[in-house]
Amino acid sequence: MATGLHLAKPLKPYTVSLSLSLPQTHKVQTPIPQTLTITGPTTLSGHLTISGSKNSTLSLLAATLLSSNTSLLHNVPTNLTDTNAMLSILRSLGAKIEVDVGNAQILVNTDSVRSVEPCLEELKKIRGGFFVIGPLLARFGEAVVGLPGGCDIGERPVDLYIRGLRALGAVVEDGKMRAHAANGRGLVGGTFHLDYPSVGATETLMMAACMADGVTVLSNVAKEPEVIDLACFLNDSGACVYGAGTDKLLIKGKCHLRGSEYVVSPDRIEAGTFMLAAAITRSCISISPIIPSHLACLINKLKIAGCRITQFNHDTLEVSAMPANVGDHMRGFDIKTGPFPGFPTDLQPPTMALLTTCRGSYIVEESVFDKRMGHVRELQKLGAEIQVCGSTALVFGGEKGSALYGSRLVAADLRGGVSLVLAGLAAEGTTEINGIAHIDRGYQNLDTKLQLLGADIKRLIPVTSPV
Ligand SMILES: CC(=O)N[C@H]1[C@@H](OP(=O)(O)OP(=O)(O)OC[C@H]2O[C@@H](n3ccc(=O)[nH]c3=O)[C@H](O)[C@@H]2O)O[C@H](CO)[C@@H](O)[C@@H]1O
Ligand SMILES: C=C(OP(=O)(O)O)C(=O)O
Repeated sequence: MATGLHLAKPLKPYTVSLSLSLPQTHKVQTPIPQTLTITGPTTLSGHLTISGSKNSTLSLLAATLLSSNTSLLHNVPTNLTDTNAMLSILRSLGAKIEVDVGNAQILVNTDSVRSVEPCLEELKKIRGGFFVIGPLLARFGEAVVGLPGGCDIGERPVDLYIRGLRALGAVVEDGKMRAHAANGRGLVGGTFHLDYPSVGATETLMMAACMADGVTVLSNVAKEPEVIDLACFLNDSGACVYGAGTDKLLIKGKCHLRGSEYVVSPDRIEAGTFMLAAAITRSCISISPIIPSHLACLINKLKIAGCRITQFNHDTLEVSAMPANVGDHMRGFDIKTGPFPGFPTDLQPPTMALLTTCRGSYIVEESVFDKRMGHVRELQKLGAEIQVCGSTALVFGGEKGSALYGSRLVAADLRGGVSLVLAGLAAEGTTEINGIAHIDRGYQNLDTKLQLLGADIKRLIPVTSPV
């Protein structure tokens, strides 16, 4: 747990600079390609423990950079490649990190952070790596970062981050961003209206504003639960962030923040994916811990499909899609993704997998990312009837829902990949999914968890000859 306060000495107290392309020398190992095989159709049963949120974890880890103390995070999904990429980014800056896998805890000591240039190779792997620009600028007055990676699901510019940071005193010159604070003392409070409620830009600007001089007002910000998680962690660390969960944030800058101890919220996307797994296999499972309000949109849709959803205590849901509840031929529903509290874009691909098995025709409209339909081609290989027009898909289930048959598939992104796993659970025969490194970015022990629920799913790890 954090002890005492002490202020990091800025490396360059009067200048903030950021380069969007710098050579890096860190070596990164290429993962050995693995395969999942699923034999279906499967019926799932039992109880599943949901891990901590991947997306919250990434921004909370970035936020540890704001202080020069120790932060302790609980309920961390430590077995995700995205978490590990973020830890590599923090280590490349000089942070000391202890991971307790058994207790799902990560201790981060940022006192020894001296570098403001995170490993570019790691940064290129994940979208969340870019978030460090906010705390680095705020604490050290300087950050040198490359453009981030993340799922290939369309244009993912960083213009809102840059324009927002400019509103806090940053200036871009010749591919480098150089900020001169009006009062000569680092970032300054300002006002900024986001044209779109970007989650990452909101989180990055929130972190930057926490240590800017004066008050910052950010409007049209993201209201996602992960934004609230971050604001709670920042406030526990001594920041003054008001309004998280609404569309306006007011942030009073502080000279320094301390470390904090924080429990990461349950992963609503993992929880939603397992609810959809129960639905597509016409099964009954329970999941906990979850925060039901985070999943209200999906719960309402599944109820339309006839699923019986029962809440126990404050954090447990039972999802029953047994034929007794949904009938022999389950009906589906239309979805249009949108910023929270709208239908989560990250649940669009697994929801589409479910809809292929439902009786009738349904519209899936993706309004957050412009190319998040990569899974359609693979679902079609299983026998699903889907037509895509731009960012809208029409799913034709006919009288009984499509009959899916096992096939060889390739996951091209994280949620698209998991949609193939769900479809494989429902398909007749064996489905082989390659490219599962994408799935391992965001689903902790997916195959083991599905095995515990009764699925016939195996991970094939090729034997490599010693070098
Ligand atoms: C690591 C992380 O937390 N990832 C999540 C985060 O991604 P991420 O933070 O990247 O998602 P955003 O909310 O920023 O993106 C939403 C839309 O805004 C656009 N945009 C974004 C920034 C910008 O500067 N300019 C701009 O135009 C994007 O192109 C996209 O069309 O929120 C998404 C939307 O809920 C989720 O799918 C991701 O799982
Ligand atoms: C799109 C996602 O992640 P990222 O933003 O890290 O690419 C996701 O989690 O579905």
